[in-house]
Amino acid sequence: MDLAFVSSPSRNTMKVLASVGALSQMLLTPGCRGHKLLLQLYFYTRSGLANSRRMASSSLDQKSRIFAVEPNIYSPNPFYFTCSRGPSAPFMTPKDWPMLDQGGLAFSVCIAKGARVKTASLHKSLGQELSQQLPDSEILRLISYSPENLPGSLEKGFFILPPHSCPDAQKRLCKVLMKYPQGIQLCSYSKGEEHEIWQCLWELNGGAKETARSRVLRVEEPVSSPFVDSIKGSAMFYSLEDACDVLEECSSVIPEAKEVLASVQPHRPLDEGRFPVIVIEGLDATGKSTLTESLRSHLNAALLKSPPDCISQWRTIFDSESALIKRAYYAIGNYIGAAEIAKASKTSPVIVDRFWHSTAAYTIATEMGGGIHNLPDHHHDVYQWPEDLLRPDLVILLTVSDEERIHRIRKRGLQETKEERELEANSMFRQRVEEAYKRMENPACLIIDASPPMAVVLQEALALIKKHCDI
Ligand SMILES: Nc1ncnc2c1ncn2[C@@H]1O[C@H](COP(=O)(O)OP(=O)(O)O)[C@@H](O)[C@H]1O
Ligand SMILES: Nc1ccn([C@@H]2O[C@H](COP(=O)(O)OP(=O)(O)O)[C@@H](O)[C@H]2O)c(=O)n1
Repeated sequence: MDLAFVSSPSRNTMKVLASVGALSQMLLTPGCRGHKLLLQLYFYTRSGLANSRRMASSSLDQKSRIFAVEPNIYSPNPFYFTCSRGPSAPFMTPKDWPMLDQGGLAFSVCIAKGARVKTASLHKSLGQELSQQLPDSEILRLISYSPENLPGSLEKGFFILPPHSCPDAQKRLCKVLMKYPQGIQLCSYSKGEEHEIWQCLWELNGGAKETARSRVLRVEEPVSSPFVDSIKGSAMFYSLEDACDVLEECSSVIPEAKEVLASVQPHRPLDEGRFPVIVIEGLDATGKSTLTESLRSHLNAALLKSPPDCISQWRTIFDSESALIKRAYYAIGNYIGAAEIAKASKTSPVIVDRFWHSTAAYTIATEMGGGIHNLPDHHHDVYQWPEDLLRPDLVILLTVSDEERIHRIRKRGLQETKEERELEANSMFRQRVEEAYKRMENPACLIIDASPPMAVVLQEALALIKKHCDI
């Protein structure tokens, strides 16, 4: 008997039951008969009826919401579903979710909208804990929203697919969620007798109790991706002010945020010099450091990088934070770097190793799953340069084949960043980063194939600079 198929126990049944402590003891006994019924009874006992009002409203709200799951091994595109009773929407079947076909269960966990820094941190820590506690399950990103007000109603969460060989996944999942008593919504999904899929909504309030059960309906992919709306509100920053707001909000828990904010140049717009600013972009080990160093000496230029030296000592701290805080750090790093660039451009050409395009391309590629067909369309506003950020005169993107890049990383023998390890393991991610780079606009990247020997790459870069800049 699956958790999802157990009907709610009556109050009389509950009276017969012994203490919660005794129940939990039985729960932890593997192979215990009626284990799942007990699991439910246990949750029921602990949760009580205190929040019945809230339950009713959350289940109503639940029914009108759309859920979107990121692309995965079963589905190359995000898949969308709802539980409202639209007249024409077809039911979902295990054909749509083959993982449920053998009587398996899936789960969705949504985090209610709250203060954005707190919600983002909760999302990150919950994601980490789920991966640790359910190492064999596939944990996918999920968003849920109301179709009438997508940005305002957007909630993030996870879609969890435990393997069939993991019958206690639900118990482990509930154990994790019990630690987060507020603002977490759990649903389970299972196949019904007529090949339909059922969603059960669970009340989590010191325990878990089934509160509503509905058939799952398929929803067509919307024209505008809710995943893009989601990154715009949670990891992409198109103004200094917006990024600073996030670091201000988290500065009471991350003291280094204050240090970063203190490095922001207060006077804007910046007073730029007459010399050109040339940015070199590309994946790790495409030859950026090698080329920027050669350009520096050939052009007698200043060489800068983003994030700039004055804040790079705190990089590892921000790298370990939620996407919201991490990307706010890198976004602000670009603005701090811009002040240094503007100053340096008064006396010489300026070469910059990574700038805004890195921040944007990696964010888009990290937050959007699947193949490059899932990226926002060409000319989408996510690819536009922030209005208030110094605009370089030329951006060169270095590209090399996957094999050559990995060969260079190994030869270099330096420590790879976590993202770079992911790049190696996940060529789809690498393709998304590179494609996002190529879609950037105003300024767009000019591409150089950096596979030939260093001297050839340098000559090509010098030719481009001569053509596009006043040097
Ligand atoms: N054109 C090239 N041909 C062969 N090897 C190169 C070339 N450019 C750079 N390398 C080597 O590849 C490695 C990565 O280059 P690097 O400049 O550090 O890349 P990035 O700064 O993009 O991470 C280094 O060992 C470097 O010597
Ligand atoms: N301006 C920048 C620079 C780096 N970054 C982030 O930093 C990572 C690249 O760092 P890295 O240490 O591999 O860079 P390099 O070693 O290539 O200079 C990217 O994955 C981005 O997430 C950014 O977001 N914005």
